[in-house]
Amino acid sequence: MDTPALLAAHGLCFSRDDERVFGPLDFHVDTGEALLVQGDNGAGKTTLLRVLAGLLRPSAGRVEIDGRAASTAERARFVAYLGHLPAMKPDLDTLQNLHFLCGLHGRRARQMPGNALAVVGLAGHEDTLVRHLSAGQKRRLALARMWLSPAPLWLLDEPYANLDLEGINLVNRMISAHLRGGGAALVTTHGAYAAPPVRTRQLQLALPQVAA
Ligand SMILES: Nc1ncnc2c1ncn2[C@@H]1O[C@H](COP(=O)(O)OP(=O)(O)OP(=O)(O)O)[C@@H](O)[C@H]1O
Repeated sequence: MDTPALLAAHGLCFSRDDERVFGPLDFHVDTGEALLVQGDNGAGKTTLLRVLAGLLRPSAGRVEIDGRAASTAERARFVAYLGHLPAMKPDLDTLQNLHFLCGLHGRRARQMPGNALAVVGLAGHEDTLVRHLSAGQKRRLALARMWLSPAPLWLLDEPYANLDLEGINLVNRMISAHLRGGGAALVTTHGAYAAPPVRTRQLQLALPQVAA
């Protein structure tokens, strides 16, 4: 029997005030794969990731994890979400933020906040308040949080935003390592960015047609 996909969406739609944002979409992603979600500004990439993270309720369709429907709580344990905003407490330092988030969501075996900061190039910034970090450093801190997460599915919304070339390579190395460790990732891009050098599927979202 075929192994079920790590994550599968069937007929997934999202509408706001009866206006379709995306869908119906059918796609899946397996262990060791990345799904690149591409589309123009406003095509619904962030909305799709928020639906998959359980932050928004789909208008129709279903999401399965390992071949079965999952509750919102199960979904929350299964995914780690990197959004546009850093989701960190600005008046705590970087290390305090990571310890707090590990307490909330758990932690990957053998990974500690201090070494996650080193992985993302923030060694020496352990005592820096988040509000004093640059945009790229905040992004790196958010990536450290992903690195520590025990969740197998990463939902990465524009992970390359605000990063220098070394940061872009860092994202690709992190995604590759996560996939080699048995994880999977959904990555939104506008199509112009570097894509991770891993086994990749593509999902193209289109803007809704406007009646003439
Ligand atoms: N909170 C909201 N309330 C109302 N409309 C929203 C909200 N968030 C997004 N939208 C609308 O939903 C549509 C899809 O937005 P979304 O952010 O998912 O697009 P995107 O593909 O991620 O865009 P971008 O590439 O610019 O980040 C857009 O038309 C946007 O205006």
